[in-house]
Amino acid sequence: MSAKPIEVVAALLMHQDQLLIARRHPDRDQSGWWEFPGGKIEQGESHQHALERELEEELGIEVSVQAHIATHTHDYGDKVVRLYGYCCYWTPQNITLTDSHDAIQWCQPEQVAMDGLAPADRPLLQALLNARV
Ligand SMILES: Nc1nc2c([nH]c(=O)n2[C@H]2C[C@H](O)[C@@H](COP(=O)(O)OP(=O)(O)OP(=O)(O)O)O2)c(=O)[nH]1
Repeated sequence: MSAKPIEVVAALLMHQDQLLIARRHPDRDQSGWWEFPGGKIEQGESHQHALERELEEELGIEVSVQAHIATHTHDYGDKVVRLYGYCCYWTPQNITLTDSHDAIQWCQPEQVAMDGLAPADRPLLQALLNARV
């Protein structure tokens, strides 16, 4: 692993035992993968603030950032991503898709298809599943 990792926060947003996943928009890097909504941490920004900002920008929702679930560093070959996953809650609100995602889905965590998830996200889902047993 040579390149400096891109620091990214991701929300494992739970509601009534369902987990939100979102599909990366066709116009973005890594399009078509399902992921946890979030994005790059800006210089000097806290993880909590970055997550709150990204979820507002990408989906138009306010979330409450809770426990850190796991951090995983993944080498995609052309870039290295360090993904910090946090459990988040919300009170249900309208989700507005922007140019970040073209679909969302609520699923039982056990039923999320690992091979459709962005590779960096799979250990985060596994950590969530382990924390629930
Ligand atoms: N948001 C997000 N990005 C992820 C996940 N898993 C994963 O490998 N990534 C990668 C994709 C991108 O290379 C990078 C995050 O970029 P991004 O495009 O979502 O972040 P951003 O919205 O702040 O950036 P930008 O569009 O302004 O460039 O991390 C994930 O679960 N959520």
